[in-house]
Amino acid sequence: MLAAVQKNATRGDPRSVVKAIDQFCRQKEWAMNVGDEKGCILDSVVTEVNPATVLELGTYCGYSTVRIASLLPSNAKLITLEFNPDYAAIARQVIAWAGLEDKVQLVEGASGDWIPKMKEKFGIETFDLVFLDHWKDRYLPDTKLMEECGLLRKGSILLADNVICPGTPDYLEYIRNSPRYKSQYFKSHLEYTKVEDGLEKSVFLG
Ligand SMILES: C[C@H](C[C@H]1O[C@@H](n2cnc3c(N)ncnc32)[C@H](O)[C@@H]1O)NC(=O)c1cc(-c2ccc(F)cc2)cc(O)c1O
Ligand SMILES: [Mg+2]
Repeated sequence: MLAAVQKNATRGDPRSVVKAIDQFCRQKEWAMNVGDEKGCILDSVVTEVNPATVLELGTYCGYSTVRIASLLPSNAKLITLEFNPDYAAIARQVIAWAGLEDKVQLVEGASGDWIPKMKEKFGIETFDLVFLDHWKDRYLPDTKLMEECGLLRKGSILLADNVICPGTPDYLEYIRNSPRYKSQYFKSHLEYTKVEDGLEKSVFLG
């Protein structure tokens, strides 16, 4: 995938990096990026929220990191957590090829360990937008952890990938029934396939 980016994408041009990865995943080898179809929904939410602070859980190879960072205002900050060092190493190079290193802080480690340290380590008060795309059984515990750490403010947006496939039933049950959130489901398909999947967008009501 990285070779395809370096061969087919223009340095400093995030859209060409996104296009090169999508082309590779459609023509050569499936990979678990959010993909082009759900990626458009992600883009519209990022544009609507226009966040100053973003947290991404599960960087993988940096595809959604590049999509998000390319839409952020100049002073905005995106912190992305990835605990697999091999994926993190690839993601760093993908983000660099897109020329987005200044907007992105890739942190290697587990979300459960790093969420409690966001304030002290990165001077983050609250996140305007959180993109959940890591282990599907971590969405709920990490959301509760973010609440407990005071990282969500009235109006913070949670956007969760894969709520249908592979599925995050406990997260959906919680977030759709909690009086502290207002949720909306965006029906789509699993990246590069015809299988149903979707994104769940939830506003924290405080
Ligand atoms: C979980 C992965 C994404 C990445 O998340 C990192 N990660 C994990 N837990 C943590 C943590 N606690 N902290 C930090 N990073 C963390 C990991 O190392 C992966 O690189 N994503 C998926 O598994 C995923 C899978 C599918 C999928 C769908 C149908 C199939 F038949 C097969 C696979 C689709 C998707 O769209 C995904 O997103
Ligand atoms: Mg995903």
